[in-house]
Amino acid sequence: MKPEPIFQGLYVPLITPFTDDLRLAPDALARLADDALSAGASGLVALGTTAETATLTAEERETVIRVCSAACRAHGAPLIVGAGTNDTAATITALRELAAQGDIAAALVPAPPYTRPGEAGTLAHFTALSEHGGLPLVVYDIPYRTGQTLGADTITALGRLPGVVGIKHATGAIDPTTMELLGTPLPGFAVLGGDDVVLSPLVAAGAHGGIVASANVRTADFAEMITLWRSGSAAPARSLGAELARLSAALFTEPNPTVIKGVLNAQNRIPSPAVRMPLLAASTDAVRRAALLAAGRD
Ligand SMILES: O=C(O)C1=N[C@H](C(=O)O)C[C@H](O)C1
Repeated sequence: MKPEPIFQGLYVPLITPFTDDLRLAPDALARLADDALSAGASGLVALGTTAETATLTAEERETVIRVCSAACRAHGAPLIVGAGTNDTAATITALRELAAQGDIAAALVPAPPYTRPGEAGTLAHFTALSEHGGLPLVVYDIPYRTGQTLGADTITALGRLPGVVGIKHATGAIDPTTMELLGTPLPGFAVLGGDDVVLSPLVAAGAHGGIVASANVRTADFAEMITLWRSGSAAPARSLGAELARLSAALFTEPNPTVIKGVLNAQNRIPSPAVRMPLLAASTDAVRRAALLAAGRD
């Protein structure tokens, strides 16, 4: 039987800072990584959707992993790395390469995007990754990006695979499948919220923590909100959760991570709000509204 879930608390999927001319800014990334862990994050996620991974070169992806890994090592914190495509064999190769680095705690792997292989195909995909990838897996359930929904029975079957240690639950709702998942916890299987605006009620209902892009800003408050719920302090957790949900809603008014980068740039934490196409920089209005909430003002 698997032990307690190894992933609990807040994991920050870091943005990838660029310069105005769209070059990677590794020093700014190193500062963000250190800030997040110093502010109480349990660990980091490199190369999530929030990192604009689709537009990074192989060399840039290596740099991002190296920078995040150094920060995690310095703080004794786990690093989760985003990986996975709609090609099972290629995903196994990518996982083995990550596993060979020796300091990556797990890979965050979406249900195969775009192909829509069905739930049986998705289970077969993760079974193969679990058997041959060589790295613990966090299943990324995000049907609005992948096109593949997963029911409670499939999630339970995934959670029973020996190499699967958790799920990032980002289905856009707290629905009957969510409640089934949280009502019958699997040993050693972490449920981590991935829909920023509903993170607070999800943790209130029993999730172990979250992987939320909004926590690139107000990291300490997101970490505290999770701790408050998990230690049974409902009243302050509810109030902080409502405040952070307003912030998340503002950060997601335009495609992620454009507003977050705008806010971090306004706070002088990254050199530029620039994003790579097909993303376009966030509007001034969206950034202004979110920046006020990021500073703790409505
Ligand atoms: O990169 C991530 O991890 C996240 N990506 C989601 C998305 O952009 O859809 C949002 C979530 O907060 C974390």
